[in-house]
Amino acid sequence: MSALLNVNNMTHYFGGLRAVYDYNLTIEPGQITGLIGPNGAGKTTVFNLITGVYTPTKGSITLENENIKGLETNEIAAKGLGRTFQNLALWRHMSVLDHIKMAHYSQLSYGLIGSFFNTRKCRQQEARIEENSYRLLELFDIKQHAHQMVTNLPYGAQRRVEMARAMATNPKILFLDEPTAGMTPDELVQMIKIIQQVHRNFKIAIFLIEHRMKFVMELCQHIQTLVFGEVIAQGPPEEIQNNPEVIEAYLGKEDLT
Ligand SMILES: Nc1ncnc2c1ncn2[C@@H]1O[C@H](COP(=O)(O)OP(=O)(O)OP(=O)(O)O)[C@@H](O)[C@H]1O
Repeated sequence: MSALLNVNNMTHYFGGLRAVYDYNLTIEPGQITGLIGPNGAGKTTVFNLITGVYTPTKGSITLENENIKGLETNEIAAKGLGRTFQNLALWRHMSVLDHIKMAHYSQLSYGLIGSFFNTRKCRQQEARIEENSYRLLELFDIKQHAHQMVTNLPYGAQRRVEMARAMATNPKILFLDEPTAGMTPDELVQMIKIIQQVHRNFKIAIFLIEHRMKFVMELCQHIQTLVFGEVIAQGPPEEIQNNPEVIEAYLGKEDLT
């Protein structure tokens, strides 16, 4: 089985600041990988470099053996990389259902003329989008909010809208930047269940940044620890949890159990 995502020797400088250094990552299809590390370690920068927000100073990035370094974010998304953001990136005045439907439109094939003449193909695709959108709303437990503006939803539900929208683009790999940020303990437990279900249903690979250790340890098969832009440890959860360097990096900040 060849790797889905490969990052080799990726380094990035912001002016004189070395944010990421000699970073390597391999994600197999269907694998859940976690990226942990103290504040300012470079985790979001790693996401931004792979998803095309920034182009790395050095290194290579391939998705299914195809180069994606230097491509625009939308081109990388179209190749099958979906993502959510640390600070929610939702449209304030759009309903939950419309968020999910809009994401589907990036994959439509009937074009403007087809939609103007309301062709049969166009109607069929619209019906499929509607059906698929409701299926996602159900999976992410936001169907009851379908016609509400996203800003009227509790924070945890807004995070689920963002994730459902990312899944509507039918990605091969999903990047989640702190999916439980700002969530209550109950919402956290619900989010673990939803991600497990999404992973089971879609057999999708997931790469996530997370501060809450319970979440990372329970979900991930492989974990990388980043400190000052460098990976100091990686391996399965039980190994990472007992790694003295990881414990030291988190000392006094997190309970690793
Ligand atoms: N656009 C930018 N320009 C300059 N410096 C940046 C930029 N983005 C991030 N940095 C710096 O790069 C370093 C890594 O930041 P990054 O946000 O990737 O860390 P992080 O591990 O995601 O932190 P947190 O857990 O707090 O979100 C920090 O020193 C940050 O100040």
